[in-house]
Amino acid sequence: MQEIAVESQPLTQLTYGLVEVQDLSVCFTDKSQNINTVVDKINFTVEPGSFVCLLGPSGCGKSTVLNTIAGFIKPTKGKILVDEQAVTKPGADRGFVFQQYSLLPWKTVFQNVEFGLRIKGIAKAKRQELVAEYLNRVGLYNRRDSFPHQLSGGMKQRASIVRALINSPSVLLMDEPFSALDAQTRHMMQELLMEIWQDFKTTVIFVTHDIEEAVLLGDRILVMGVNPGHIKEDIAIDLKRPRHIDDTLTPEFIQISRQVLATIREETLKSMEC
Ligand SMILES: Nc1ncnc2c1ncn2[C@@H]1O[C@H](COP(=O)(O)OP(=O)(O)OP(=O)(O)O)[C@@H](O)[C@H]1O
Repeated sequence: MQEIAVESQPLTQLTYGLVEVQDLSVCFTDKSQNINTVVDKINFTVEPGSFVCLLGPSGCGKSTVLNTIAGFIKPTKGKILVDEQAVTKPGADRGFVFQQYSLLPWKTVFQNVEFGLRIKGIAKAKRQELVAEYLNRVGLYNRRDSFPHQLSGGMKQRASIVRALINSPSVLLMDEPFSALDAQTRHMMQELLMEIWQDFKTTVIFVTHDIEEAVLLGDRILVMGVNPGHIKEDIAIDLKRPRHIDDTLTPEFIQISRQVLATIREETLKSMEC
C-alpha cells in the first residue's frame, strides 16, 4: 500500500459539519408490495459543532433518519446535505457508532482504531503516533493489544468512538451507543463523550430514547412523533456547559426533562395504540 505523510492533526481541530435534512421521506415496500412510509417530510439543520439528540418512542424512525444521513438508506423523497454536498452513499466525512459495537473482532484495539488511517494510506509512524494519542485520550492505551472480546462494554464503546473520530469526520452519528451498558458505565461514557466533544467540536447527531441522556448531552433535542415519523418539537437545551451527571439532580434539569416528557408521552401512547 502506498504510504503518504500527513501533517500532525491536533486533537482540537475544528471540522466543519453542517448537516441539512430537507423534506426527507423514507418508505419501505414489504413482500406484498405494500408501501410503508416510515418518516415523512422531515426538515432540520444541524449547525457545525453542535450536539443534537433525536429522541422519540420506539419505531418512530430515529435510526432510519440517522442511517439516511449516514448514506446507508436512500431517501424516497428529499435530500441530505453534509457541508453542502448531497449524501448519496456512506463516506469518511460521517463517522458512525452503533449500539452494537462496531469493532472488527479479529483485530486488536490498536488495529481497529488504526484501520481508517491505513485505508487512507497514512504512513506507519504517523499512524502509530495518532492511534497512541487517541487511545490515551480515552484511557485505552494500556489495552491496545487486547481483542474486542477481552474488553468490557464501556471499553468497546470507547474504542468505537475513537475509531470513528480518528478519521476526522465532519459529523459523528451515534445510534443509542450506550443503551447496552449498565447505568454506572453509561454515566461515565456520557461524561467522557461530552469532554471529547468539547475538545473536538465535531457535530454530533445522537439517537436515544432516554430523556435524561438527551437533556444531559444535547444542545437541542428533536422530539420525533409517530405515524409516520416526523419532527414534533425542536427543544433548545440552554443548560450551561460543561455539564456533569450531578446536574441531572438540579431543578433546571428536572424542569426541562418534564417538558420533554410531556411532549414525548403523547407520542409514546400513540405508538402503543398501533
Ligand atoms: N429496512 C427496513 N425495511 C422495512 N422496514 C424497516 C426497515 N428499517 C426500519 N423499518 C421500519 O421502520 C420503522 C422505524 O424503524 P427505526 O428503527 O428507524 O425506528 P426507531 O425510532 O429507531 O426505533 P427504536 O427506538 O426501537 O430503535 C419500524 O417500523 C421499522 O420496522
